[in-house]
Amino acid sequence: MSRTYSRRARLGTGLAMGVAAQLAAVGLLLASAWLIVRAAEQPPVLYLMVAIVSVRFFGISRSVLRYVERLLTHDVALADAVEQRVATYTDLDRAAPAGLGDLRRGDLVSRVVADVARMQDRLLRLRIPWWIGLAATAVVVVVVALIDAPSGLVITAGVAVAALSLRWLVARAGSRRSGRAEAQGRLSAEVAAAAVAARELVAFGAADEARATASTATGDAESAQSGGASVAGIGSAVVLAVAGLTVAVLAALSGGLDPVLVGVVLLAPIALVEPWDGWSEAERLRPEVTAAAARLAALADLGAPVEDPADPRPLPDGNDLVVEDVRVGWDTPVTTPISFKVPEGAAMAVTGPSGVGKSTLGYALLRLLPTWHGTVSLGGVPTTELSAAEVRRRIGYLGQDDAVFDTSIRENLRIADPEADDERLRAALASAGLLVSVDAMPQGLDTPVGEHGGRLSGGERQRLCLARLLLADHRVLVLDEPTEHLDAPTAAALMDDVLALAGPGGRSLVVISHSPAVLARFDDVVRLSRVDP
Ligand SMILES: Nc1ncnc2c1ncn2[C@@H]1O[C@H](COP(=O)(O)OP(=O)(O)OP(=O)(O)O)[C@@H](O)[C@H]1O
Repeated sequence: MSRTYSRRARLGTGLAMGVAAQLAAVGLLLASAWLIVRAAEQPPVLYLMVAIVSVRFFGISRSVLRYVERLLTHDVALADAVEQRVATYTDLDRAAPAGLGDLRRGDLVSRVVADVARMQDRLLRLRIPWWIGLAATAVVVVVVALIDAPSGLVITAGVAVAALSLRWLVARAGSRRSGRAEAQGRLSAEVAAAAVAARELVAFGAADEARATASTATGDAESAQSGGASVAGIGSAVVLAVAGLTVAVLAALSGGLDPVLVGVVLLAPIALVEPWDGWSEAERLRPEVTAAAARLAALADLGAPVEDPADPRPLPDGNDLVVEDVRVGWDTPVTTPISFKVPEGAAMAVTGPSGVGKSTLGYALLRLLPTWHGTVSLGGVPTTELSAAEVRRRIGYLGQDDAVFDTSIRENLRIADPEADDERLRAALASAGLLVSVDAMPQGLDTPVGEHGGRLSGGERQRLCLARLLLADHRVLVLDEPTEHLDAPTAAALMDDVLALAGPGGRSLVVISHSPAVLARFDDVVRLSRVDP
């Protein structure tokens, strides 16, 4: 409540300061005009003192007021951006990994970075210029109307024409040339894809094609950018044309006015060019801000692949995993019904032909994906009655290609438990069979692992991911092809360490594999078979 109030208070004060700054700018111009015209009549200098002081006052106060306005409104906009960014991450967190659908990595980065930044413009460069401009313009119109009512009417007409033509003309021209965000997103996606696959593209001689695609995307982004510049040009032309026309009409009607006031009245539309420029810029940005809002809303609409029950039951004490008649798949069920039991501390293997749905079953056990049929229970409670996040506290997953971050071994491990001290990290590394290698590295736990763990061997990378999994203290581990890409002796050594994790008081293991050497280590092997087409 108090945060909302303070946001409103800061925004309100910022707007008031902005209006005052705009009026100071108008006052500066009009007082200068009055001073110049009156000085031409060579009155005693004392007559001019008020105007001279006013010019100084408006000149200084304008800068101070504008500074305070920027400080307050940017503060509010930055706080909004933080909230927006958190909301965007929450949307992604809810939908990932099963629900991100066709979104590409680069496009996603562009949404999270550029679109969220664009949303700050909605307040700072779209709404605030309109609000401040309207308030300042209204004051100028009233002042001019008090000096001379017909001139007030002419300026009112000028303001209406400027506002309406900017709102429709510039916004329309802008939306025809919009698509900058999409073009930028496509460019980011192409560059990210090319950077990730650079080695393969070069090896298969496809680099030229990738370069051509990136260059087309660059061209699209550039033409979207220059489209934006031409819209800005249209806006400036509209503002100058309307201001000039208003001055011309006022000049034609100013015959009966005191010559000193003529200068003031004629300069009033010129003083309004600054707020109108703000409106023009706002309308140029409107399509981009609207597009960014729509792209972020699309993330919010992704929805969770697995809904939590309205009133989740508490996690049971037991860890027996029971799978009964379960069918899994992404768009349709791909497996025949599967049933198996993994009592606490037991180890079993799951196998089957490629594409049969082994990894998909792993996702379903962790409630990352829903099942199509049957029940998965943990400690006697169906996992559909538990919160998915709680299920994932108890059941952990080691994938075929888990993310290894470009930082030290210590920081890679601490993702699982930011509080873990070196003793716990070393214990996890020992259980995963990596401690001896880490101790042999000159920097030990501080050794940088490189991008995607590129400075580690395949076996070390897999053991690092296993150590991270052990640190999270799950009671059931689903290991998806843990020995993939490893040579036979390394694979056998890793399996020794993996199997040592099970047993009374230990963790339960579900090892997904199609390797005969791995399967030979298990008494209990479940074979998945594909559903008949
Ligand atoms: N993200 C996804 N979106 C849609 N369908 C998917 C997705 N990932 C996998 N599939 C499909 O689900 C089916 C099962 O895939 P899954 O990866 O579970 O097979 P798998 O048995 O683990 O194969 P492998 O042994 O080759 O890893 C396949 O037909 C695959 O095309």
